[in-house]
Amino acid sequence: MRPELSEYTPIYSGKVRELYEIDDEHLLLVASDRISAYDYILDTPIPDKGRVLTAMSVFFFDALGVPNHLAGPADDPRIPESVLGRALVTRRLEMVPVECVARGYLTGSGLKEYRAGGEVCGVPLPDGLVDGSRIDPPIFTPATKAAVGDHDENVSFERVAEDVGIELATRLRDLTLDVYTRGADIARERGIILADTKFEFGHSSDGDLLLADEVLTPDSSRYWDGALYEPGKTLPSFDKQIVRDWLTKESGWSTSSDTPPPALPAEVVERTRARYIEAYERISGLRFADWPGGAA
Ligand SMILES: N#Cc1c(N)ncnc1-c1cnn(CCN2CCOCC2)c1
Repeated sequence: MRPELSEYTPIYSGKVRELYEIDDEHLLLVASDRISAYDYILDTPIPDKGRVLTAMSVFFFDALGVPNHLAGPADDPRIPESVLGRALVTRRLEMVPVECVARGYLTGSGLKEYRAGGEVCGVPLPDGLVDGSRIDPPIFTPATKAAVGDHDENVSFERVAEDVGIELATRLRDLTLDVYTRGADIARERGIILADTKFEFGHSSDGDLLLADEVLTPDSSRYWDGALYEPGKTLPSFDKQIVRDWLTKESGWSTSSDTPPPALPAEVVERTRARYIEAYERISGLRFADWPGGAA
C-alpha cells in the first residue's frame, strides 16, 4: 500500500515542481504537468509532461553514471500512487547555491551578454558569433539562484570561487562541462541538439558532491531539432515552440499584453504532449508506454 502525498511535508514549491520531506534523510521530488511560456505558468497543463521529464532525468542519471541524489527507483514504494511516474525519492543534500550552466551554443542571456561585451560570464568568445553559433568547446556560465519568479543572474567563475572556494568551483565547472558534453553527444547521435543546460549539485551527509535536481530535461535545457539547425536563424524550441507559436501567432495574445496568456486548445496540448514523448523516446531509445504511472 503506497502512502498518500498528504503524509509528506511540502518544503519547496517551484514553477513546475515541488519538493516534499519523506524523512530526515529523504525527499520526494515531484514534477507537475504545468508548462511555462514567456515567464508565465500557463493555465492549461500538458498531460504526462511531469512523467516524461522524470523519465528523461532517470535515463540520463543512469546513462551518465555520475554520482547523484537518487535514492530509489521510479516505482519506489515510498512514492504515492497520485504522483507515480512523475516523482522520485532522493537523498536530502546540502545544496550548493550555484546554477551550474553549460553552453554549447550561443543564445538567450548568453547571446545578450556576448552582444554587449564579447564575452559570457567573463569567458571571452570569438568575434562574429550569431544566435545559435556553436561554442566549441562548451563553456561554463554559472548563475546565482534567483527567488521564485526572478531571473537568475549570470556570474563569473571567479565569483563562484569567491562564494564556494576555488576547489569546489573547479569541480563544479569540470563536472558541469563533462556531463553536458556527454549528454549532448547522446542527443546529437539521435538528431537532437542540446544547446545548453543547468545542473544543481549538493553535498551528502558523507560530504560527497552529488548531481541533484532534474537532469538534462527540456525544462532545464534548450533542445533544438538538429534537422532545422542553422546558425543565425532563431532556433525553435523542440518542446515549447508549438505553444509559443500558437500564443503569439494565433491566439490574439501578445508578449506585450498585460494580461496572462489564454488557455491552450486541445490540439496544441496534444501536439505538445507528443513532442515531449518524441524527445524522450528518440533520446533514450525507450518506450514511454513502459514508464510507471499514467492512466490506469
Ligand atoms: N533536488 C534536490 C534537493 C536535494 N536532493 N536535497 C536538498 N534540497 C534539494 C533542493 C532544494 N531546492 N532545490 C532547487 C530545485 N528545486 C527542486 C524542486 O522543485 C523546485 C526547484 C533542490
